[in-house]
Amino acid sequence: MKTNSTSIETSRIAQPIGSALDRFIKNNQNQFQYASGELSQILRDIALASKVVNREVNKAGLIDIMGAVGSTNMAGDQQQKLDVLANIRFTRALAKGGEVAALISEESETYVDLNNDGKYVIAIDPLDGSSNIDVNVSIGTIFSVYRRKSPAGLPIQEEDILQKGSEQVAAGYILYGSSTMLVYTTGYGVNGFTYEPSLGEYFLSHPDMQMPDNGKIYSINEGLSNSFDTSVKEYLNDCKEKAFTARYIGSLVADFHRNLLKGGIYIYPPTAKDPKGKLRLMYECNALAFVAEQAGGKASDGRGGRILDIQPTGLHQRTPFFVGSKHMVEHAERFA
Ligand SMILES: O=P(O)(O)OC[C@H]1O[C@](O)(COP(=O)(O)O)[C@@H](O)[C@@H]1O
Ligand SMILES: [Mg+2]
Ligand SMILES: [Mg+2]
Repeated sequence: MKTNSTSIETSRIAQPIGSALDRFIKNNQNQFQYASGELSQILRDIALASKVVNREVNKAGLIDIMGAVGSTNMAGDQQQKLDVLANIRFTRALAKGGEVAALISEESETYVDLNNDGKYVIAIDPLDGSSNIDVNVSIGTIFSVYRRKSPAGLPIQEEDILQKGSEQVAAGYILYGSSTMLVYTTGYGVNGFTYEPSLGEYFLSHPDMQMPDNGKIYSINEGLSNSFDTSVKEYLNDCKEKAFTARYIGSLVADFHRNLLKGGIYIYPPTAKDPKGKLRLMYECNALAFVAEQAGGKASDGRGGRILDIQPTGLHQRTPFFVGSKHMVEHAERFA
């Protein structure tokens, strides 16, 4: 298995810009240790469900999917109609394929059994950036793919569900922005695909994405700064002394994507409201940490703890999240 390290240069298969996602998946399938087409099918199913969600996101103002449904999820957040709808779309697509044994979702208290014969476990944030749905600001979907540890056919075990991020075999996100993009890794670098609605297909637009080692953008909700640790406050002062640019969309996927392209750091530190940070390890941080590392960036808890090495103990556990350009994350950690 290719670990989450940089010894992958030799195995990247160059693909011309404009390659259709389907072809790209097929051409790269043999890189994967368990190459039998199942992981490829899972990536296709995620892409398919994202096209349906994209269609609904694009006309959100016209159809009755704005606003809350009146229930709350595990995080105590008001569930938005689009949260629930996206959760249904991805669950259905992944259940139909047959490759997925269980699904962990932000919108479900416990994991959902899909197919006992499935060899994979998926963790998903069906709709990220829910507070931005009704105001037409970029939102996303985040996903992680794991191979189950217990033999297929048996009921799913805890060891299949609570896996470290370093065990991911694939991860990525969909960004529903001015254009819709799918960005993912299978441990062989990061590639980005742009959706062409009139053809109903994703095409390779950002091959072999590399996160700049350094940047001048910091993303953090400064409105909460009164309850930040001194170390975070000092790091922010350092950014301001250097006249860095503050950018915060409030959708993790969108803030992460900008920093992936331009260089920068996104921080969600411990706060009075969320002493362990707000973001969830299993379906937000692990996936973006894998993508960041595969693109040459870094992801930690702000104190030198690698996100991908955290052993999960709960489906909805939170962690402080410092992710972005390698030198910026390392510099932020020095203040801790
Ligand atoms: O409003 P805050 O506290 O800054 O939090 C914003 C963060 O919360 C999130 O919206 C949490 O994700 P969900 O929308 O999936 O719950 C992130 O996308 C975003 O970065
Ligand atoms: Mg989220
Ligand atoms: Mg969400």
